[in-house]
Amino acid sequence: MTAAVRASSGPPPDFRRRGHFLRKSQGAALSARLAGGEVAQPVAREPAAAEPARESCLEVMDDKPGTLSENSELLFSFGVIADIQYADLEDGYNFQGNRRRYYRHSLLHLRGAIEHWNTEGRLPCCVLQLGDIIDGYNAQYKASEKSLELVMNTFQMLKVPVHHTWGNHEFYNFSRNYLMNSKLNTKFLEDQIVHHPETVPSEDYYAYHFVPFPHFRFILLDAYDLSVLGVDQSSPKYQQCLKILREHNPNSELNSPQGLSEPQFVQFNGGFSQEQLNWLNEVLTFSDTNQEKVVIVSHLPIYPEASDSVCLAWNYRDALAVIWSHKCVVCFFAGHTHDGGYSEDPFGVHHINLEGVIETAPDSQAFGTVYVYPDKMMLKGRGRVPDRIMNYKKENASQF
Ligand SMILES: Nc1ncnc2c1ncn2[C@@H]1O[C@H](COP(=O)(O)OP(=O)(O)O)[C@@H](O)[C@H]1O
Repeated sequence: MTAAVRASSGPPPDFRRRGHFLRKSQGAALSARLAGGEVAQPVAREPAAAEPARESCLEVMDDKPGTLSENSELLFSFGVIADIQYADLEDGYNFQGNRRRYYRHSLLHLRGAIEHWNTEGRLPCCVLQLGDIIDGYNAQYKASEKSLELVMNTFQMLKVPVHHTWGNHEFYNFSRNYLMNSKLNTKFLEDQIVHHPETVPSEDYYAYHFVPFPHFRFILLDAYDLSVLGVDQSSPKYQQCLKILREHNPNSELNSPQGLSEPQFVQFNGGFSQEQLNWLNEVLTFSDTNQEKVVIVSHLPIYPEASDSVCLAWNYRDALAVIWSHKCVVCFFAGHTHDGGYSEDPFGVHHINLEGVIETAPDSQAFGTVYVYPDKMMLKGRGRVPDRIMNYKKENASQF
């Protein structure tokens, strides 16, 4: 990687110039507050709602999304699923020992989800797989390739494309180089914006964007772009990332957040390079200009109100600063937490952490379909995934 590797608290140097919401001084003030660990409040404009409705779960969403929004036409839909973590193992527990993990049953959960999507009245345009597709235990049992093949064969039954995000368990099983050449690399599904070379992602990280429906752009981010996982330990990048991690985490066990003021600085997390954030900023600038709605996907969450702080991306504030300087982002989907979470941030971006398949009992389910309307997106959750309504920012609701 040639670009500077850092995990600072500040936004990228050039994004505010293109910003729609933050004047430079306001952006600096916001960044300074965030650096102190404070969750940002609206700076340059009114929040989307006076009191953002946290946990605005809708228990009453019915099974026929076409009837949900009578005045509004369903444009398209997409599926979401997270943390399958398949392994051919007996049930186990998470590190704390308080959440059961159903390693074998996770494959049956995936099959159930695929059967559901395949039989929806109107097929979703695609499925977003939010990372951790097989569990790290596979590496210990030398079963990584076999387990991946089994899960990928299951995904073959899906009638629509699947976009794969990479999480920490991908890197417990495989090197980044291996992943780049594997079926988990779905970058071939990317969209290229002609005449805007700055929106072409670098090969140094695994990120891309695509347009499944006119005026809706989806962006997959690489939350392990800065990481000690999956990187050759003799490389300069590994040394740089280890330095960042050690600067924030003095524990001898780097997976332990014990005593940390910024508990996200653990080995099982990672972050976004400045290079990737600059690229994200360019794509969002294009989307703003062209009045697109944007959905962002990453294995790691970036909004503290929607997530356990131990699960956040190292430099989540940098990613938030970029996103908040644009008007186009509707929602940010992440996995990793397994417990799930939701919050609408003060800039009207909906942060959804999807419940993990791996910690879902056999008699339940964990996936969802998002129905996209001209004025909102509606997540219809299955099993332990709650329904959510994600209204677009008011000043940005458009006609399609
Ligand atoms: N508090 C902790 N202290 C030390 N190691 C931990 C802690 N939490 C997790 N780990 C280790 O970090 C790795 C990732 O944790 P895991 O729970 O498997 O992640 P995930 O939630 O992505 O499945 C495992 O090797 C686990 O043992």
